[in-house]
Amino acid sequence: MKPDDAVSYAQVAVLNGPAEPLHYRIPQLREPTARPGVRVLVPLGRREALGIVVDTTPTLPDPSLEKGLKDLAAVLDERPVLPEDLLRLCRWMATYYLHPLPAVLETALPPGLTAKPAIRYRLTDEGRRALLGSAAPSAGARALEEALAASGELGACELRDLPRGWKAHAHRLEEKGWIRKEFAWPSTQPTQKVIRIVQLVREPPPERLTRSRHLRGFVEVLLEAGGSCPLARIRARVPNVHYWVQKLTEEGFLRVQDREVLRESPLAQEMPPSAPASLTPEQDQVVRRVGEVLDSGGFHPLVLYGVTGSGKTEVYLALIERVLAAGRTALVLVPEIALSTQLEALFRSRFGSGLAVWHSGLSPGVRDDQWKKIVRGESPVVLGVRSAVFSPLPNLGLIVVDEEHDGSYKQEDRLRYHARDAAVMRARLVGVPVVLGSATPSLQSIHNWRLGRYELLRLEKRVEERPLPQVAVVDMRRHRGPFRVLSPELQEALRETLEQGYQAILFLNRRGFATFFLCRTCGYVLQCPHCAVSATYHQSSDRLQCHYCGWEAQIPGACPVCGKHALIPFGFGTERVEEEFKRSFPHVETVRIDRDAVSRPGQLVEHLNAFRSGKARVLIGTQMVAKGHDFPQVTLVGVINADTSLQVADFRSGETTVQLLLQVAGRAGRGDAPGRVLIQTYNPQHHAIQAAVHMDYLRFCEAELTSRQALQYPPFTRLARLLVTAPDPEAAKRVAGECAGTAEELKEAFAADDRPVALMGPAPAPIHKLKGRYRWNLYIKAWSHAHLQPFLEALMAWVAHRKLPRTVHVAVDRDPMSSL
Ligand SMILES: Nc1ncnc2c1ncn2[C@@H]1O[C@H](COP(=O)(O)OP(=O)(O)OP(=O)(O)O)[C@@H](O)[C@H]1O
Ligand SMILES: [Zn+2]
Repeated sequence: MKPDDAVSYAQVAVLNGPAEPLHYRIPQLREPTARPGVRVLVPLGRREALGIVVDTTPTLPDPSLEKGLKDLAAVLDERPVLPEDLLRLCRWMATYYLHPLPAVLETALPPGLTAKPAIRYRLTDEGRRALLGSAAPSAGARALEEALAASGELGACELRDLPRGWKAHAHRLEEKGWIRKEFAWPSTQPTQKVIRIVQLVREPPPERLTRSRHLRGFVEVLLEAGGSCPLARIRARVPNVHYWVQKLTEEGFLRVQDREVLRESPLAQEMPPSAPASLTPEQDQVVRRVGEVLDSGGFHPLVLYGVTGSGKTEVYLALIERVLAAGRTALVLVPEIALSTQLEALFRSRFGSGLAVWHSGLSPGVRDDQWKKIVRGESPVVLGVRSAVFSPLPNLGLIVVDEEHDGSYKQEDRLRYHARDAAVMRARLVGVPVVLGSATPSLQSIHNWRLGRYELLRLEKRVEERPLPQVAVVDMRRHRGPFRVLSPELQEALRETLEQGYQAILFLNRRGFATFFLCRTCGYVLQCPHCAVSATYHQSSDRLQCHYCGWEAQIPGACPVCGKHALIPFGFGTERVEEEFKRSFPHVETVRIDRDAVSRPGQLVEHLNAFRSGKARVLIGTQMVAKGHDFPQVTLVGVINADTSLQVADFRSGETTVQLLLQVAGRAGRGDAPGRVLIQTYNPQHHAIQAAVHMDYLRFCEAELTSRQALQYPPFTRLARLLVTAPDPEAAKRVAGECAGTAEELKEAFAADDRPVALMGPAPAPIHKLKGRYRWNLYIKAWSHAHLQPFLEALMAWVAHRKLPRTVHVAVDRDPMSSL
């Protein structure tokens, strides 16, 4: 029976169900208890759905709910898959990002845990005896018993389409302990791996051992292994092993146990353990300070502002050691899978199997198992990308967000959350410190520091007195033709670097060969038919590709508009950079890292290793190579076109440009030889470019914050974007207009209440068509969260009430990072 008789009702967030949790009665069953965070099956209409218990209560909040209340159909977990602090985080996210709680929970859980299992029934021994000759009370009950009987000695049966009454009967049988429910997961659920361990309980008497050579062999293997080992190991040396296992078990000499083997990241190999570096005085000071914060306990946000190559990673590792020594766990977020794979080896060498990793490159099965490992407390350290913020670490002691400024932390579809902000909120909910590390902290974090909300810690020097690289600008307005890709200055620098035996990185934040195809006669630019963007030409496949939806096609022979044979490629991406480089340096081995060149994580590791080992001398890549990487032999970084991110019409384009440039520049000179950086640009005087040249990030931040304040942009205001999309352009426009009308009325009401809110738009989004849907933006600005939250809630309540056509979507993008 239930251990806690007071709990009788469960509030369940039903996956793919309504946005609000539903109430269910907790039946008195011999099965796992329904408590917050466990998965359940619930009746919903005529189907059975998977849900997560978000709360349990002894009474209903409103007694009138009792009528029509249904029972939970089954409780699926012995212990919560979502611990309490994560549930609270998910609730906060549902509110803050105005997203249905079930959808938030689905984002938080690994794919395998949100699949719905089928229920099977298995007769117990007692049930088998008792059911013989029983008089079933109804047709349904009879059918049930017949089906059970037909399921055979070991079989379990899945029941469907039985006459009415069978369910109630199954209930009764279950309460009596005559049948047991089992769950069969869909076949997509990767099968679990189990190894059989045999353990010697006591040694068989010596005279028996001398009698049988096989038995002796059997026992010897076990003794060599210290008393227990996997059965497979004995099987390799002793014939007829099953006979011995059965016999010895029966006689009480042996115990057999099945142990579940959790699947690991493909990179998880035994790494030779590595000792921590002895910290530099600066690092030591930071570790001490955070140590004090850890000791005094409680929520405490810190910004670790350390220049590139200052050894922030070593600081994180030292802090994690402290946290582990105190018996607690640590979560480390990185923005990209490329970084996670680089750090994985280092982390593994420090924490061994105590490390769990989390990123999209892992198969669903591995992710399920990493999750289990974390939930069970077997992995006190988690390293992962964005969604690792949901790692169910028990007893969390510290959160680290590396490269906290990075835009990849923001998810740009469905639940549009920012993992750094979610991490800060989680630290707050749990009451632990959070360290936001970066060589270029976000303006928001700098702002929070200036307001005294965050503590700032600095690492101003690179380790081992290494100098920061020298940065110079190449004014591309002077160059024509092929020099537009690799200027003579950059070619010369490459030549010098390679002659000296060092390595170089060429960075361009665009993949493909040509960024667009233009008709020289009529000016038409070939576009993706589903998105309002130009199609990129990829030479390797000799095809056009849309970088937004994946559409691909052959290049038409003639212009689809004027029919002339005058289509020519324009603009360039990494593929073209590689080709130009090969033209000038035909014998130098290169490796390219972008989403085309590395489609699987294994490839990414191969390419990174090819460069790290020195086999490849030049690395050409997109932002995947820009941050975090530590290649000591790189002394030259060439930025092919610094202007790509300046051209984006967004108030953050200056900030992101400086960050990107300083980050990629920071890859140079991390070893014994000093580094240098050449930035090719058509805007040499732009303040963002100048800030990168002078490596003066804080001064840039001061200037940028002053201008943001003047223009009343974030972080001085709170911004949200309402994104209306529909396959029909008119419908998108109309609904955007209606939303704006309602927002206008709300704004009046809020103003009367002294809660000012400003509206901008509606306007077609910069990419006004994406994946076949037309898009409109409406921006909402407020001067405080306390004003913006109720405004958005009221607006979305209106949207929900309005019952839009199914094809029209209205999404809220809170703290938008992209205006596209
Ligand atoms: N105390 C130390 N003694 C010697 N070497 C160190 C020490 N700390 C770090 N290093 C080395 O310095 C290099 C740079 O460190 P790391 O990659 O952590 O820099 P970072 O601050 O994360 O830079 P970025 O912001 O560019 O990622 C690494 O090769 C690391 O092994
Ligand atoms: Zn497209």
